[in-house]
Amino acid sequence: MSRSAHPAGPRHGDVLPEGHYQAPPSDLNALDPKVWSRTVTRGADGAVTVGGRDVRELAEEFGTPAYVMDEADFRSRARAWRDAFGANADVYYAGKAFLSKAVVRWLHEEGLNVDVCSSGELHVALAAGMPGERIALHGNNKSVQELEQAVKAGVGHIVVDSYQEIERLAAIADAQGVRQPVLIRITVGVEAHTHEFIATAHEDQKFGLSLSGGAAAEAVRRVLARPGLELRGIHSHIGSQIFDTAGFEVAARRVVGLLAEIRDEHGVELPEIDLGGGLGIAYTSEDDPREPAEIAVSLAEIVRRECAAADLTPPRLSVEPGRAIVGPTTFTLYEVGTVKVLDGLRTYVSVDGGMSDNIRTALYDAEYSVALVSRTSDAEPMLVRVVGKHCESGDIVVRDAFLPADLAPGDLIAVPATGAYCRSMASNYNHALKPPVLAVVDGAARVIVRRETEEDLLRLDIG
Ligand SMILES: Cc1ncc(COP(=O)(O)O)c(C=O)c1O
Ligand SMILES: N[C@@H](CCCC[NH3+])C(=O)O
Repeated sequence: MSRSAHPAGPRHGDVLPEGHYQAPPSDLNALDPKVWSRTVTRGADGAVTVGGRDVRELAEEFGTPAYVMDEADFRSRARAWRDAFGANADVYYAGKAFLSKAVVRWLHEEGLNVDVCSSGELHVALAAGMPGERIALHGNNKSVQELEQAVKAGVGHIVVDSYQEIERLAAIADAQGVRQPVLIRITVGVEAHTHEFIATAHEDQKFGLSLSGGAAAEAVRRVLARPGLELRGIHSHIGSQIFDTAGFEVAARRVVGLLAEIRDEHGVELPEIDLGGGLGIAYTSEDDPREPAEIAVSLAEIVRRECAAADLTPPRLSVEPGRAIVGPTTFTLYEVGTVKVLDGLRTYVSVDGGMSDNIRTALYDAEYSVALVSRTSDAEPMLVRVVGKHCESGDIVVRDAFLPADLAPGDLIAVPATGAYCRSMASNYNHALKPPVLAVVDGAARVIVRRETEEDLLRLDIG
């Protein structure tokens, strides 16, 4: 993930610590709207409010750490995606980014569908009332049981990912006496410009069937040969946290190319293509994400052009944004516990959470921003590393950031853009209790996922 080297600015100690960081912001109290959700602002006394609620009250009432989600922001981003793609497309929110019953209800109300990749996610989507036909199931190794549940729930489509799965799913559809709509996930051979662990369209990886190697065309033959499967279209997902639209464009072109080959070989025009998710968001002021409307226009145009060139009727388009909808809606609220100054080395700010509520920094070297939110400060900026409370020196939340030099235990700080892949990838390392998710809107806050308790831990430990 991008890093800018900019060795400048005040710090504790005489020697500049190793690392890469941005210059200190001109105003440490400012909240960059690129990285904070839309209703976040500072109140008259300097404390941050979200959805009309003061973070100090939220901390008092619900405790810290907590994921604080701006419901109006979530709904407006969901609507922006739906409106950008319009009536000729479907937007499937990628549930892996963050899924809860409240979120599924909001998506339902805003006219979006849901993509799930496990029976757990399927269960939550159904429990929240999402109709089966508005759910898509993904995964490179879905179990027989997961496939059976999905077919039984009448999911709109299942994205098949291997020859073996085609056989398994066909047998299940036959046994249940249904014809299951499927898409085939292909790898289009795009090297997406993102972290290696979250790029998914190059050849050497576990997802999909290779377009260039012929596995995709063979999967098409096998699906068409199974009467229990209805081949609806082709799926491609090139990776995640991508800013450059070129990869999506190449993918669109290659997917349409395959549709033309299928028409030529089998005489069928498939009615759908799904170009996956992956649009990047701003984690720091340096990031410059694309708007959904921009993506929608360019994808629709490429599909239209390529289809015209191949004499195909343009298929219905689907996309699967996760991070771009939920990521910016949420910040994690922490209380500062310890400020440790290692003279000449670095200043560590320890908070009451850490890698158990945000593994992305440790896993992907992800960058985040941070701000003092319980008050403003006129103190000098100090370069810090925000760390958690876990028994692990890699337990880093924000690698390099500036906070005011008068930061003290008891202050509240918040890390924005933690709505995606933080709660959903949270762990119980050191028997940490996973934080709650609070939804705040119009001056009201409510818990949509409660904090874990020690009883929750003991309930699983049967002695
Ligand atoms: C198949 C598929 N669709 C959609 C997504 C959502 O990606 P993102 O949250 O980056 O939009 C993912 C995750 O990368 C995925 O694997
Ligand atoms: N979990 C990853 C993205 C992977 C998305 C699913 N294929 C992240 O936090 O960025």
